[in-house]
Amino acid sequence: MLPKPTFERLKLYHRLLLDVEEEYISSETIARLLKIQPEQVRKDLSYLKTTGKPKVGYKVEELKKELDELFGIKRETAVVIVGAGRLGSALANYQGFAKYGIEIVAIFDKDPEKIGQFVSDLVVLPLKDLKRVVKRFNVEIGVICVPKESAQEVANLLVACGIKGIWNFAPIELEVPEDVLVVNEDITQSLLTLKHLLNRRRNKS
Ligand SMILES: NC(=O)c1ccc[n+]([C@@H]2O[C@H](COP(=O)([O-])OP(=O)(O)OC[C@H]3O[C@@H](n4cnc5c(N)ncnc54)[C@H](O)[C@@H]3O)[C@@H](O)[C@H]2O)c1
Repeated sequence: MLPKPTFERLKLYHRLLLDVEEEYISSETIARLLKIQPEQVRKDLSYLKTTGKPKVGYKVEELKKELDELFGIKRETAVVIVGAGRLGSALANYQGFAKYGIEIVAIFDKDPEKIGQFVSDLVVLPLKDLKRVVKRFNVEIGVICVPKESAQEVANLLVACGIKGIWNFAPIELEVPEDVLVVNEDITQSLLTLKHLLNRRRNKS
């Protein structure tokens, strides 16, 4: 079992490797680019099967392949978004998910004015189509981009349609059955952390 901090850093290495075109990369280079210690990089990578060559480093393709497998990236994961407002539309327009094997297959809304409109290359669908789409595309993840007052109702609907993973942007704790995983995304909290750290630094100087 990988320690959680190692798992988190492996995600950073994976993201970094997406942009590397050289055949080999050393632990020193990874460490320098991510501003961590080379020993830490070597320790993290020692959990993998890929081994580095002295003075040359790790074969980038091998490392990428192993990390792809670790994160299940080669397996396409179908995702639906519920809520075609500002945030839902921004996520649907983001092209960066594809390289992680994530495909947004549909976006839903309850507003009749939005249904039938295009968001990126997806037509906004009514909620009555959710079950059919989840089944047809074998959708695993639902993204909640509705106001917090509607989020639980939408979560219930996603669960009833067979969704096992929810990425929740609404600022509310959702109640879901045990076999459903929820990851809450709170952008404001991250910004508050940054604000707090800046304040602390200011107060010290
Ligand atoms: N906009 C941001 O940058 C941002 C950042 C962090 C978190 N959030 C959170 O994300 C959520 C969405 O924010 P937004 O700014 O995109 O809101 P928005 O008002 O622009 O869009 C919400 C959409 O949800 C739809 N909707 C409402 N109830 C629904 C239901 N029961 N079923 C289906 N669709 C429904 C609305 O018709 C609307 O299109 C909110 O909970 C908000 O707090 C937003």
